[in-house]
Amino acid sequence: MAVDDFVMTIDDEEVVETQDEDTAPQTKRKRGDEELNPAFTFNVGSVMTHGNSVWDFTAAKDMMKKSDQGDIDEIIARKRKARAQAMVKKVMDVESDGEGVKDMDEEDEFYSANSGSDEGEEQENEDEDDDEEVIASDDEDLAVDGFGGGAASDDEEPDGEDAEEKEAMSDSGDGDEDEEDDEVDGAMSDDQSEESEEETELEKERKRAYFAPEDDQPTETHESFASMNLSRPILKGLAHVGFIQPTAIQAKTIPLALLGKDICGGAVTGSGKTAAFIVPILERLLYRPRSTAATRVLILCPTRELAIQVHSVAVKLASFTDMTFCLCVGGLSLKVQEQELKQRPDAVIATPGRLIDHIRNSSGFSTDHIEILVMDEADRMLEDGFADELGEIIKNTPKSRQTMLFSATMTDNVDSLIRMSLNRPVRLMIDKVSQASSKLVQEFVRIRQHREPDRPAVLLALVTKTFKKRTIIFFRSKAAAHQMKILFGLCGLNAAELHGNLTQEQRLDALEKFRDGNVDFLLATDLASRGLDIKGIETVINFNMPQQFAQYLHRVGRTARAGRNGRSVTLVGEADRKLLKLAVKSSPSSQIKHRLVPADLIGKFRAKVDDLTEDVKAVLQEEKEERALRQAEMEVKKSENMMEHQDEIFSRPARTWFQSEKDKKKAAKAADPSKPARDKMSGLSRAKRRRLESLKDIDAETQATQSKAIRSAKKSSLPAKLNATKNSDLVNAGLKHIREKMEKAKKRNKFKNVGFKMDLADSGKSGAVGLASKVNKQKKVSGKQGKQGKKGNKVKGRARR
Ligand SMILES: Nc1ncnc2c1ncn2[C@@H]1O[C@H](COP(=O)(O)OP(=O)(O)OP(=O)(O)O)[C@@H](O)[C@H]1O
Repeated sequence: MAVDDFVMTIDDEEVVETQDEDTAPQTKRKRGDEELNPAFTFNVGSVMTHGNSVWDFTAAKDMMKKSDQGDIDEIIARKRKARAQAMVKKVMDVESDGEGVKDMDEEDEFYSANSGSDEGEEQENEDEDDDEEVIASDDEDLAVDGFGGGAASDDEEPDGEDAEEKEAMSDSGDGDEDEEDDEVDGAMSDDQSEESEEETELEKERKRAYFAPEDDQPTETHESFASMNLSRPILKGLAHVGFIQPTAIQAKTIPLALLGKDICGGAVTGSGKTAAFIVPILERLLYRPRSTAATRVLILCPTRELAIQVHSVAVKLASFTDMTFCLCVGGLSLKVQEQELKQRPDAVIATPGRLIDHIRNSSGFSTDHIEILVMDEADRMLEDGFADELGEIIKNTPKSRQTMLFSATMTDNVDSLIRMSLNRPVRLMIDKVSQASSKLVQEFVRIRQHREPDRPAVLLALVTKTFKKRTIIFFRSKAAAHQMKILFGLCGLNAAELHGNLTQEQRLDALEKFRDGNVDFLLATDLASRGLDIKGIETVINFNMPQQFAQYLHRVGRTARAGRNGRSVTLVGEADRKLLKLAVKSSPSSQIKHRLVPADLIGKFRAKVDDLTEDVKAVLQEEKEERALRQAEMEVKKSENMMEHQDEIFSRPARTWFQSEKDKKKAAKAADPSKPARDKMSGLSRAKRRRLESLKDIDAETQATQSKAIRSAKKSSLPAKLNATKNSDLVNAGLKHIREKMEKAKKRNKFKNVGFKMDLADSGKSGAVGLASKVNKQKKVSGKQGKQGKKGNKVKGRARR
């Protein structure tokens, strides 16, 4: 492979030295302080003395159910151990044969280099020297290759080459998440293509008519919060979190928001938009009538983690007031949220799906008294995935409310905004739309078409040699992030993963580990791309270029926040050139760099990746089997619970659900307009309808998880596969355990009152299937016995979707 296959770095040596230096982190922190942009208005010093973060997970943890989700790190550790043992054995065999010793030594070196041993350190230092050499010879390569920043000229760029579909975002369980499909293709968003075109006169005219005139905005400038006429408790709250001077967006937003104006606010990532809307909200709430408790403020965020962060910031800023807040996000206890909502907290911070659930199903909660509605990351919320949910929420809030929208990539497209029914909003665009932080250095690594399979090797080279800590790495899919987590683990790299295939507990745990420096890398999907404020992230790596430029800006905006320095490294394929061009155009050339990963280094890591491929597969398989067992066990528990408490469960009013996008599409497809749909439940009593509806939900969920478990159990018991014996033993042991539990339950006569349909699985087959048939038989028996509900039982679980 030629060196120019991976083009790199016109890094000035100082920067690379900083990145590679393992020496005293204190020195580095000090240097970071000195490098703060003098033009930036933050009082960074005071923020830094405040501690690790303005926000934490306290509220979310209080609402979290603990569950056993298995531990991928344990499986990886087992695999590493097995590998190390196999290697030792091989070395011993080879030594006794007296051949091939050289190769084994090399392999040993790699594993020790990544496990932090003394030899490893030596190895790392050697490799740093390699890097320096590459940098010195780099400029020449760039000139030859002509790739990247300045070189990606229009001439080279066949237009329309990258026409792909808009990024597909799928709903998670609660329909409130910024989740991504496992396979997504993407293209430039409409907004991006518009960017290059001149705004038409008509559009300008529409904007003039839609937004409040610019001269309506106060001209007064505020150097400090103290000059903003804020009340004492609010000023104390600001001082408490170390905010003394307002940032530009805060200085502009707060006075206008206090006047009750609708606002569309945009400012670069990390510029303090959260406090820009929270401070005026708190100030206004201080003067709320105390005689009647009501929820007056609603803040919507596209992801759970972001809502948790905003909630935490609000609580901290309101430390010296009596205001109450409720966090309503998916993945956390509905019951706790219901209880809190009953108390009518002053402000609710929510993800849309969970909020709609509460509007529909939580008695005593309503949005009738909402006076202020805020949408954080508003451009994301206005996208298709959230549009209907938003419509539903807006329909449920009073028209007289004040509405504020914020994002680093805030749209001022009138058509998008119209559905928010804003009242002559003020447009506050602090920075040029679609630009990255001025403290961010953006690097690009070229991946040629035929080198696409080398992406993992390039990434391993980057994180092993240069970006060794405080690095967040973005992937397009959950599966890719997860596989890389395994590969990192097998290489001894300390990483946590964050994506929608994890439980909420696992997601927060990953964030916490990364925030506290217990892991060096966070492997994430776009779930983590917007809004998250984790102090001290040094580098953002894009394993793939995201599909939209806005998404790119949000991802790289996780670093270089609040006036600090940061670096992004993006692996750019041939299809990503358009976005690369946008990135280059939108930032000064001093912020754009090329990074070369030397071909021999990539070769070395490619060999490692190839070598570990089978192990990655084996870990995935083992994980799948363990999950299947856990699910089967969970289903049994759930069924026991349902049987024990059925009367009480069915006496409750059924929850109603807001259709997800997927449901809607399905329904539209299935609907035949010439034939009115037959209502299977017509003519039934209300109680019967409810009961049937609940059963439908339970059946669908039970069958889905159970058939997954069965498929997996069946697969594992197939003979003649690698690890077959061990894995099927594992599954059988698990199933035996479940069977024993079922037997015990039978003995306790728990199935006596089964009076509803609860198919665990098809009957007459082995493993989990046999278990299912036992349950079915039992059901028939108990059906004959008739219905003798146990009344007054304490309910442990509820039928929820
Ligand atoms: N007035 C201030 N003085 C000092 N630090 C501040 C001030 N306002 C905000 N910060 C800090 O700046 C950082 C970024 O703030 P915030 O998360 O609100 O940015 P943002 O503009 O919402 O970013 P994003 O677009 O990524 O969501 C936070 O760590 C916050 O604590």
